Amino acid sequence: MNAALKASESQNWGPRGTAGVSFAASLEFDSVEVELGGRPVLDRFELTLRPGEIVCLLGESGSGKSTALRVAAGIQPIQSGALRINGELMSAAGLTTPPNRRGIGLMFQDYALFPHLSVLKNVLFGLTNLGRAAALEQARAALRRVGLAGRENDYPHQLSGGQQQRLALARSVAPRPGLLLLDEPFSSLDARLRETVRDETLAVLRETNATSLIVTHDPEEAMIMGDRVALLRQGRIAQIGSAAEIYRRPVDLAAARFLSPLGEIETEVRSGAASTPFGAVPAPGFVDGAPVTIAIRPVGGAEIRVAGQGTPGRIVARREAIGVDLFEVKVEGLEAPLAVRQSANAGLVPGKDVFVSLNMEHVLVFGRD
Ligand SMILES: Nc1ncnc2c1ncn2[C@@H]1O[C@H](COP(=O)(O)OP(=O)(O)OP(=O)(O)O)[C@@H](O)[C@H]1O
Repeated sequence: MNAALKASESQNWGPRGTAGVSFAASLEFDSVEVELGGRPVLDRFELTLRPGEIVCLLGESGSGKSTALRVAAGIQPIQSGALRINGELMSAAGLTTPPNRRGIGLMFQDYALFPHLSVLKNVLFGLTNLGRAAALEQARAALRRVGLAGRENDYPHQLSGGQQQRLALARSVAPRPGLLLLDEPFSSLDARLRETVRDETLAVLRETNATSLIVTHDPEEAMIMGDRVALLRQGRIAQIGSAAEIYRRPVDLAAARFLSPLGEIETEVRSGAASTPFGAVPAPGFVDGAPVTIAIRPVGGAEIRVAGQGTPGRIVARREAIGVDLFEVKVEGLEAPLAVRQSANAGLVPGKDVFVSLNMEHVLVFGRD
């Protein structure tokens, strides 16, 4: 897709504030267990969404994110536990209320549009319990909101990828469901388009007020979209909290590594501080001799300067990005070069001797077994 087309994609969403409003539902996973191929995929899974809340399920491939979403949708039966929507039992052992009786909107990665139905008919499909006139009005309002009003009679294959995403969004919100379930809704879009579509989709979700559960493997996407982010690991929630909470205080080193790359130093604690080539790093709460890993985030964790204070080092590599370069700095006492992301600066070139200082706000300390 060329740049002009991309720019036009970002401009032709409908006016903000015009999406129909839903009565937000609560969603509760109560000790849900799912076994697939003889293996537990959801393991006493617990999660509650308050009405109107947007929660992102984040995790490695295979951690069970899509399975959790499919349970909420009524596509995946459960072996034990309970799933409730607005307090009403929807799934339990031997019970799976079908998707069309759950009051939910669904949006999948591949959009699952009906290829043989026009754009308008794709949206009308979910509105069969309204009268013809009301259904048409609601479908057209949803299409206007996503900027597809002029494409009613086209077919999905005549739309660009971004437009197909918008059609899928219109179709899922048009019936004004109390709960929206979105599985990797942006992963088919290229990077630049994804940002605009994500922001517009978030605006639509906020306007509808529907409770939303979004599956993603992209930490940045989860942090931008979620009121809360739930980090899944092997079918259980390893951590849940606001983006700031899980970023600032990841529950363990694995969680921190998932959220951003890290420079890691293995060391020990002495008198409440861990010694590193950069000096002592405060390690409150650790006993003397405790083995710890100091994790330094490339963004904000360390700063390099050509003059001034800090630990001496040498730039061994620089990769130029847009405005922010990625430096690798060799420091005596460190096994691997330290990665630092910092504003581009003509003086910072490979071979240059520099001074490195840490910013403790972006340095984390984790105990090691
Ligand atoms: N029908 C099935 N039979 C056997 N195993 C399955 C089946 N469906 C999923 N699994 C397994 O369950 C685990 C969780 O799958 P799930 O799709 O929920 O993970 P995910 O976190 O959404 O991953 P991804 O991001 O790759 O989609 C995976 O290990 C997968 O191989």
